[in-house]
Amino acid sequence: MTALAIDCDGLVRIFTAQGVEVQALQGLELRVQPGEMVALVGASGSGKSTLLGILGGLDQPTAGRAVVAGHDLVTMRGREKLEYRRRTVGFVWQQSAQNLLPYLDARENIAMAHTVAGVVARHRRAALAAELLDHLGVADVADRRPDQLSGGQRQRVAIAVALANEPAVLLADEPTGELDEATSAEVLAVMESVNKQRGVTTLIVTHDPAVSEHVDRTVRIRDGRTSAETLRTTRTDAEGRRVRTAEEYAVLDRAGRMQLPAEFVSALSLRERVRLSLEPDHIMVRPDKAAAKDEGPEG
Ligand SMILES: Nc1ncnc2c1ncn2[C@@H]1O[C@H](COP(=O)(O)OP(=O)(O)OP(=O)(O)O)[C@@H](O)[C@H]1O
Repeated sequence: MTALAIDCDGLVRIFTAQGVEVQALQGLELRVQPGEMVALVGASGSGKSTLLGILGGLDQPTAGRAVVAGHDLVTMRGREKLEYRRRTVGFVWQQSAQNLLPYLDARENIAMAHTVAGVVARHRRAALAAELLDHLGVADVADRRPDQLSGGQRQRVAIAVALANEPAVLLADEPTGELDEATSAEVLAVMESVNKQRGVTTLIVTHDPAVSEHVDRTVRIRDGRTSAETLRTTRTDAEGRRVRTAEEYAVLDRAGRMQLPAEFVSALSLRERVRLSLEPDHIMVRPDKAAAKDEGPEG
């Protein structure tokens, strides 16, 4: 069995601000296979950026397990963390100003990433930069500075810079957040192509519904926990058309806990406790009779 690219188990991150504790992650589970491309979605404040910060080695979890490409992020400190950020992960942020140095052109931005990290052998750097710019479709604007590029081109260059050190994992926080619909679709398509051809494991935090066309798995976070997943498969029908099928799953943690979808809970007015029964091939979840009676017309 191959080791997972990302393995989070019972991940907890508590922030304390002015004496108040905020549980941003409350026992999050996430397992991503090497080479997979996964979208991470969830309401504002559900913990997505907190998770990316931990996976990127920018923040430290409070408890639990987080292992990325064999590196344990819970125990990792100082020098090792710096090396991890340089070698193992690449980051693409929503704001292009965070991704690129404004006074360098696209090619020089990649060269700078090479120089700072010192990961790729000198003799390979120029060829790798040219290959990345070509793969990302921005070879023709390699000598332009960020302010001379369109928003879509800037994000393509940002992806090339994030890949400069050939990371095992690419983390992207709302990479299409500032782009129009058509440009977003192009950037997501190029990310899919990079993922497939270069085999880099990719995790994208996004609110962009178009991402579903480009990933086979979407993980939903609710209140600091992974609550549901959508798995998609693609097949070709009898007329040769591409047909995408999506199936929804609830996430079960190692202790057997799961979150019921909010709409299921409200549809049957479930609260406090439910009745479970094991059937030969499924589990039945029913409202608590006593609670239902309390709410009935006779009270
Ligand atoms: N440095 C911090 N100090 C205190 N609380 C924080 C800090 N960072 C995040 N939080 C809190 O943790 C929770 C999760 O925040 P996070 O930014 O991870 O959510 P998110 O899902 O990325 O939201 P959005 O989609 O709006 O970016 C929120 O309640 C947020 O206010």
